[in-house]
Amino acid sequence: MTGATYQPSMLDLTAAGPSLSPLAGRLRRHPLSHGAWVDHLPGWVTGSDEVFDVLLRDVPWRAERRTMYDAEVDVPRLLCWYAGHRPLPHPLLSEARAALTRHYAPELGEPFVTAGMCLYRSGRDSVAWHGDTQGRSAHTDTMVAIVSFGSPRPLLLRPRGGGDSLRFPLGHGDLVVMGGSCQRTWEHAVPKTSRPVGPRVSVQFRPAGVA
Ligand SMILES: O=C(O)CCC(=O)C(=O)O
Ligand SMILES: [Fe+2]
Repeated sequence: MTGATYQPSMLDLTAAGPSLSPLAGRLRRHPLSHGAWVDHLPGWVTGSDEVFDVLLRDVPWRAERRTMYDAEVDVPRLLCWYAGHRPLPHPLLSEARAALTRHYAPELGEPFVTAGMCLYRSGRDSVAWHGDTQGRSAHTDTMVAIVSFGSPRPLLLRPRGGGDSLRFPLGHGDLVVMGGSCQRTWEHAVPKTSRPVGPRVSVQFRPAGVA
């Protein structure tokens, strides 16, 4: 190959890989009560198949057990936590984190740092009603940005004091951002379903000290 000049081929052009669309002007904000809000952008990532395949294959997914009233039970999803210094499994995810940090900088005032990942293997996997209230999110406004890959599942939100729940469909390549007081004044869940659904991976970006 010495002396050969590099010529892009058709193959290179079609193998451009996954990409992100712009955020500005395309995110739709849903103001909720008590200073909470949700931003939603379906189809943020294009070419998500490749990212999804890499996530399924390369993330060291772990089953966890949790104590619930005296009994040890399986957490109904697989998990993996990426601290800020740990390389993410696909470069698109690093791009996504940087794009979110740039877009939200004026409002958030700090970068998105960690990436929590969940694998819902089927409709039997779920996350129960909760707020991400470990750390600073227990008492201050913050943001949690979720990028979803694979089979669509709905993210439900309801106010802590009681009230109707909202439903955001999260499909392949979609973005949802929970902001303001959302983690402490509202709860969110991904319910089980008896419908036949394939696997879904959720990637949650959070600022340092928020979980
Ligand atoms: O599946 C999701 O996108 C939500 C996950 C979630 O709420 C969490 O891990 O705190
Ligand atoms: Fe959560």
